[in-house]
Amino acid sequence: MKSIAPTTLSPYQSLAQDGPAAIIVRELSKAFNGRMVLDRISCAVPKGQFVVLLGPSGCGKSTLFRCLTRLVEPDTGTVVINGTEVTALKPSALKALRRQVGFVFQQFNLVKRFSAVDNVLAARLAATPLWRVLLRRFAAADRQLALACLDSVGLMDQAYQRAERLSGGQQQRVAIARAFAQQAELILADEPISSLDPESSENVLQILQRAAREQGFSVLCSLHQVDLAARYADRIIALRQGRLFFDGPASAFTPDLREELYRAARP
Ligand SMILES: Nc1ncnc2c1ncn2[C@@H]1O[C@H](COP(=O)(O)OP(=O)(O)OP(=O)(O)O)[C@@H](O)[C@H]1O
Repeated sequence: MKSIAPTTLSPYQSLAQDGPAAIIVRELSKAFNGRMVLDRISCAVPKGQFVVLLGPSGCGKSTLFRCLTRLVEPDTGTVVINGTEVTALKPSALKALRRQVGFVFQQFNLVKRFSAVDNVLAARLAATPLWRVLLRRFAAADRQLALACLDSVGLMDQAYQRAERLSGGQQQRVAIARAFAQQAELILADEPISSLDPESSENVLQILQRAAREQGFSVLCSLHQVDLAARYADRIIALRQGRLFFDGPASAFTPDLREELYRAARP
């Protein structure tokens, strides 16, 4: 597949050779207080790939993430997730779509007093009758699924440990297991390793990479660590000053492009 040079952006052509897309973003723009933060972004995440979103601080990565599921409303442009035009959805349909996306955040967002397995079971809330939730009596199949998801992130032995007693890396793995338990096809991970030590960071990226390569998830993950992105990503999308700078296979993101991406951001 041909990579897309920063000056000749044409993500759709490249995707046409790449199979179906989990996310297609077309001409998406967002301004805050009259200042353009995302400027006509067009990019895509092919199904079953681990795609990393890179770019200097303030380039618009989090805003793009939020626009994908309209946690922030884009001003113009469209987002299509697994064939559904998100930007055209009414509120109830939008809620349903968000339930089909596994979110992984920098801050883990776990209930600290709950065990790891109960945190993973939270992913099943939408599919569980209220009385079962109130009594914390989840169906046996859900409990088995939650344990299997913890097993897949290497945390079976910590299943009944309270979240607050787990290390940061383990907590993030519980959050990923929760996304797996949602049985969503798409995982959006916004800076999932920013508060982790190097070993835990690699561990989390290995799990996300495996989720895409072996378990059929499509993963979009924003990172600050360009070296890790180059090592783990199938594909890289890079933003600079609110514009699309690169969208192509990780192997085509050359040292020169890395240098250029971050050059403008340095004093
Ligand atoms: N709700 C908001 N209101 C006003 N400005 C905002 C808002 N959210 C983000 N911005 C601005 O938009 C720009 C892009 O922010 P964003 O958080 O998307 O960048 P980022 O690439 O994720 O940065 P970082 O890597 O530091 O997290 C920044 O200048 C930020 O101050």
